[in-house]
Amino acid sequence: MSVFTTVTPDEASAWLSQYAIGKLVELNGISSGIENTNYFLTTTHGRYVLTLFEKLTHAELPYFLNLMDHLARHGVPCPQPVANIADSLLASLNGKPASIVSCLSGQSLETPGIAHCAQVGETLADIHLAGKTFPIQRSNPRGAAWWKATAQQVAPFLDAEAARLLNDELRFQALHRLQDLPRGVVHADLFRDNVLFDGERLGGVIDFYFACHDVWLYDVAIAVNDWCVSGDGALDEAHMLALLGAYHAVRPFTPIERGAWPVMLRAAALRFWVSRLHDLHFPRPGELTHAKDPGQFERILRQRVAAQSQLQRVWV
Ligand SMILES: Nc1ncnc2c1ncn2[C@@H]1O[C@H](COP(=O)(O)OP(=O)(O)OP(=O)(O)O)[C@@H](O)[C@H]1O
Ligand SMILES: N[C@@H](CCO)C(=O)O
Repeated sequence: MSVFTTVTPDEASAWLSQYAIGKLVELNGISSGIENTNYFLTTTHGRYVLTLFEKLTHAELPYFLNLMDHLARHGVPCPQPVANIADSLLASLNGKPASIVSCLSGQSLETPGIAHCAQVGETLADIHLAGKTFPIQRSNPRGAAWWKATAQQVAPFLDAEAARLLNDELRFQALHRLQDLPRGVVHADLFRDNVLFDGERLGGVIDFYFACHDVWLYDVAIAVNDWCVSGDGALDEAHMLALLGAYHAVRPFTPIERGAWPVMLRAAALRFWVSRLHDLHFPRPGELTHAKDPGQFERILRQRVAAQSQLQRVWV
């Protein structure tokens, strides 16, 4: 249940006087999501999502809200933050930083098809291109330095085989830091639960709270590792080619990106294996136990290591 901070209809009504979006009609808590408190908020002007941020601070949030504002202005289907009458995208409600964003249509998919993967690839390329003029840069808090430090914390919980895989991959990635790859704004968490589909049409991308400035191809690899896999973590080639092909049609991959593809898939698998291990073994105090299975990304990493040379050949 992801209403960590309760907002009553009376509190929401009073708070809405800071906005020019009409009067409260309905307020419904959203049960999915594990980071923030989210409500569907219906007013006399329309339907919105109200978020109370449980961990991100007033200092951190302008990056994300301004980024969504920037992308939405460029036509990317993502939540459009609503400014209040003081012209701020960020306010406070019940002691938490809070914002209102537009409500997108659709539901997330568990088993996407080829056409869905293509739309994800196209939209990810749109995000990368539209992000080129975003003036703020945020370094990746889950980058290589974080993997290394966090791997040391989680290693004692691993059996010998998994510990060896983790060590080997950290060493491999350290030897393959590809500084010349094109970079810019990345979503950095474009999993299936962060894309809404309205029937067959992509309704929007949500949850930009890991967004940062990093390698674009890494962002593509994160998406492929979640959208284009079968149960054992192996890549579904048709899904992958659909995603890559649609991305490439909007922002063509460079030769150096083609060469870096297998390394990026491994890096993206390592990042989520480590973060899931960390969330499992070091839950934050008071956190609900929603830890996702680290084993899935251990399997994905093993698959990508085994398929390294074959992946070099699979390309759009
Ligand atoms: N702008 C939006 N439009 C429509 N639905 C939204 C929007 N934002 C969030 N939702 C709905 O709320 C749910 C929870 O949102 P979200 O995934 O951002 O949760 P969270 O707790 O903030 O993050 P996390 O995914 O990390 O748990 C989504 O699955 C989606 O159904
Ligand atoms: N998408 C991440 C969760 C953090 O948003 C995962 O599946 O591990």
